[in-house]
Amino acid sequence: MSRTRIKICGLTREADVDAAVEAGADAIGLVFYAPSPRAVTVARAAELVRRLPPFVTPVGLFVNADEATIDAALQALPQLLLQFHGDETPEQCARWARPYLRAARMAEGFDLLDFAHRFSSAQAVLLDAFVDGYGGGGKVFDWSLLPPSVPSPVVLSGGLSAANVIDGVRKVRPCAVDVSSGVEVAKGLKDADKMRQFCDAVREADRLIAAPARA
Ligand SMILES: O=C(O)c1ccccc1NCC(=O)[C@H](O)[C@H](O)COP(=O)(O)O
Repeated sequence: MSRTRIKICGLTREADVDAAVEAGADAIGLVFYAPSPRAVTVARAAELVRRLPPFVTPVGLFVNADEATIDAALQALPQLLLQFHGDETPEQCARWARPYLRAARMAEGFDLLDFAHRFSSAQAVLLDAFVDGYGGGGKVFDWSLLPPSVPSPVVLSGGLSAANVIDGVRKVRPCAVDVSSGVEVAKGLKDADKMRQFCDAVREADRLIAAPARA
């Protein structure tokens, strides 16, 4: 089985980008949503992305953005993987004809199977907790709400930290995990130790899955 990929979202500082890469992140998320305390401009995002070595993916997060906003981000940063975190339709997400992640806001009664079918063109469905303000709320959703299988790769997010990510990876078996609040000292300001502990915990989860305890 392949390792669980790691995305660290909501970076705003060069030092945090360097520390995320050093910790072992596979992707960093840049929030292009002005109301967020983690929002960055396209120019700022370009400065941060310049720090990335090859094979670490920058992800651009949008919430109900207009086409011009996404066009501007892609013009400056054509390597962005898109993440749609609002109320975007499948047609809107597919408009750029490029890989994208689609966030599902998990709550009781939410039909994830229907959602995954509607967004079958997504590279993965990102499972986040339903919060006011669309995301990045540091809230864990009830993982038992998940159906036994989902017809798309899933990224687990919502209130993850080094303390709960091993459990989350073992229970949900996502292709990747995504964290923001759980590795912060304040919104938008990451902590190098927390990022390292988080990545180490994901590696530990992978080891435990690969070598289950003998019965
Ligand atoms: O980070 C934000 O402020 C934000 C605003 C609006 C939509 C999404 C947002 N963030 C999403 C993420 O950071 C992650 O994809 C995910 O939700 C994990 O967040 P957290 O629960 O804080 O770990």
